[in-house]
Amino acid sequence: MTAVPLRNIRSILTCQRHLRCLQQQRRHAVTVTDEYRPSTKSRSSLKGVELLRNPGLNKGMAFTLEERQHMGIHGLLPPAVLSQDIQALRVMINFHRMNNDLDRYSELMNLSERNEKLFYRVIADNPEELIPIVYTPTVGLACQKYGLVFKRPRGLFITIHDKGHIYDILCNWTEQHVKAIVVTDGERILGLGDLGAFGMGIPVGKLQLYTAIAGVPPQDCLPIMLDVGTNNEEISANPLYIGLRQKRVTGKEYEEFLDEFMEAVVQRFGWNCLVQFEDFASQNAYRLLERYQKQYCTFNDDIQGTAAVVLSGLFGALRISGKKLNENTFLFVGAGQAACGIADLITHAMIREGASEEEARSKIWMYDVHGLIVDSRPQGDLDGPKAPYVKKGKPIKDLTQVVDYVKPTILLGASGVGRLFHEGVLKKMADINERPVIFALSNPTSRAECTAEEAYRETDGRCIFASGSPFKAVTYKDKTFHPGQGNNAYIFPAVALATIACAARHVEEDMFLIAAQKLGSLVSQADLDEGRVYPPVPTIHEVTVKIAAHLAEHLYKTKKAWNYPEPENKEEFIRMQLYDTSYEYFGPKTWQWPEQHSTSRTVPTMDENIILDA
Ligand SMILES: NC(=O)C1=CN([C@@H]2O[C@H](COP(=O)(O)OP(=O)(O)OC[C@H]3O[C@@H](n4cnc5c(N)ncnc54)[C@H](OP(=O)(O)O)[C@@H]3O)[C@@H](O)[C@H]2O)C=CC1
Ligand SMILES: CC(=O)C(=O)O
Ligand SMILES: [Mg+2]
Repeated sequence: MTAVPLRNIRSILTCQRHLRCLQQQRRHAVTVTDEYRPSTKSRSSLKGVELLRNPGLNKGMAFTLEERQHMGIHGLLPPAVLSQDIQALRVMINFHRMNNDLDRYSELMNLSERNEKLFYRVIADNPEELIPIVYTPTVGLACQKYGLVFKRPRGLFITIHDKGHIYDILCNWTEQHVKAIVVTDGERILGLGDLGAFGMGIPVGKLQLYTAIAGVPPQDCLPIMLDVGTNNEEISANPLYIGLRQKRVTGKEYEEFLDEFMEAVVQRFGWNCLVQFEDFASQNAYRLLERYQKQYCTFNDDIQGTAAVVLSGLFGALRISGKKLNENTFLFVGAGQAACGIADLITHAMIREGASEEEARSKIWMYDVHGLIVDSRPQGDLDGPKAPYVKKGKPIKDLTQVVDYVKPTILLGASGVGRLFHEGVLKKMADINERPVIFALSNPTSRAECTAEEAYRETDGRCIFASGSPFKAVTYKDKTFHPGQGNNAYIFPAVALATIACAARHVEEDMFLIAAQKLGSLVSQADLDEGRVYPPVPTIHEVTVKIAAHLAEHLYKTKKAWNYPEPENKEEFIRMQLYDTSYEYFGPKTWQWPEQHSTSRTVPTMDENIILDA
């Protein structure tokens, strides 16, 4: 018997699996998949009640009489025809009638499962109010209560027991043209720790922002939970827990599982399917980034996206303080992936300003669970990403004393521990700085190192403040401050949009510095005068498009874009790809769009009392 080379066996198996996969898709899903695409030219072959059950196509009572007759849904809806404007108004009235944010979250998720366009339309119209529901802080609460909130899967759950079959599972996803995946293993969900499979709320929420903020069509996005178990005993004892009830798998088996996942993504969706790593624990996050960064189209949002958004906020803060980056001393409270990612990008930016690497690193101090990171301290790991920031000096545990010793001009919290910046710390920052810069980056709100109100009050209104989760405006001594939101949501949707639009092969480090600079340039003097070092949240969609266009310029200039021919006007090119929340027309072909169905996003001007009084 002649030996068949291993390579050939692998390729035969792969072909067989691929064939099986295609057959499966043909049997089960191909009609839905094909018709689910957003093109305004496409006409659905789904008819009757199936059309109403498809969230990507359903427009509820907005189907016109002609459409209802043409699509076989006449009589399945009440006779009135409502415009999307009225539907959006109804959603918001109901939203305001609810008593708590968890119910609001559930209601919005239900809407996204009924009528996707309406869901994204209301977020686009009300970003300041709704982003904190689908994203931080409420998404954190939703993850903690995911057993209650969970109604139906909105992505893939791949467990460690699926090792060896990940490709087959990816084939079970009916959409064939996935362009972006957000993946988590649920080990560090915001500052809430290991939530296991309950962490699925995070990839879902991040990808909803891909669409709501960056206009990436929802059918191009796939949330994935890699369930390797959980070490959170409380969660796994919860009768409503949705994941594997076992300890986390680590080591070689974990590594092989992740390797297989990345290979399967490429095999199933192509080499330029973007994979965003989200909320992995620090020890895995860094290692996986280093391992995959050059091989795949991937980035780690907690390390790289966060670094960019914080650097950008610092550019804004420096416009107020009038200092250069390397004229500052930085103290990080929390020395994990977010802090080290930010510190590395600040170092990179200081080197670009002319500092040596040694000089740049010398300005950055870190403080972790064991206290100030110095070489003489008895306990705590000093290796890994913290290593370049270890200082010579005496070990100090008390944070107020640390601030007194280091004398930072900029204090950044990325510890996941609420209220570490207590009165003593904040007052000390105010004692040593005319304009102390204080960023409380931890999420959700309960984990913020201080509130906006505390920061302004304890520094006598002199601090420049930003936070990871949103805080309302604060009035202190007759002046109203509008704290900026230093959240990677200003970066990852733009990076993803540019990468996808340009078909870039990799997400390279320089994209984050460029994105940070562009975001910083979009902060107006009026924003700074109000105390805001980020553009206001209602402008986040426009800001994202501008950053993405700027990144597209860079990708084409550096020959990293593979979408040819090169478009002349990059902003127009980006805008042409954006998801449109206006409804598709399903009537007879000769019919024309009436004027009022314009594709622009307009906020309804109608008085909501008309509906409430009716
Ligand atoms: N605003 C934004 O856009 C983002 C915010 N974040 C937030 O940042 C926080 C941290 O995330 P991440 O870096 O990924 O988490 P990690 O687990 O990687 O890091 C946490 C760090 O905080 C330290 N720490 C824990 N407890 C204390 C304490 N009591 N005092 C001082 N330091 C402490 C840890 O110390 P040790 O190293 O000794 O364990 C570790 O260095 C989270 O709340 C997350 O939500 C993250 C990404 C983006
Ligand atoms: C914002 C974010 O990515 C985090 O808190 O983990
Ligand atoms: Mg995160």
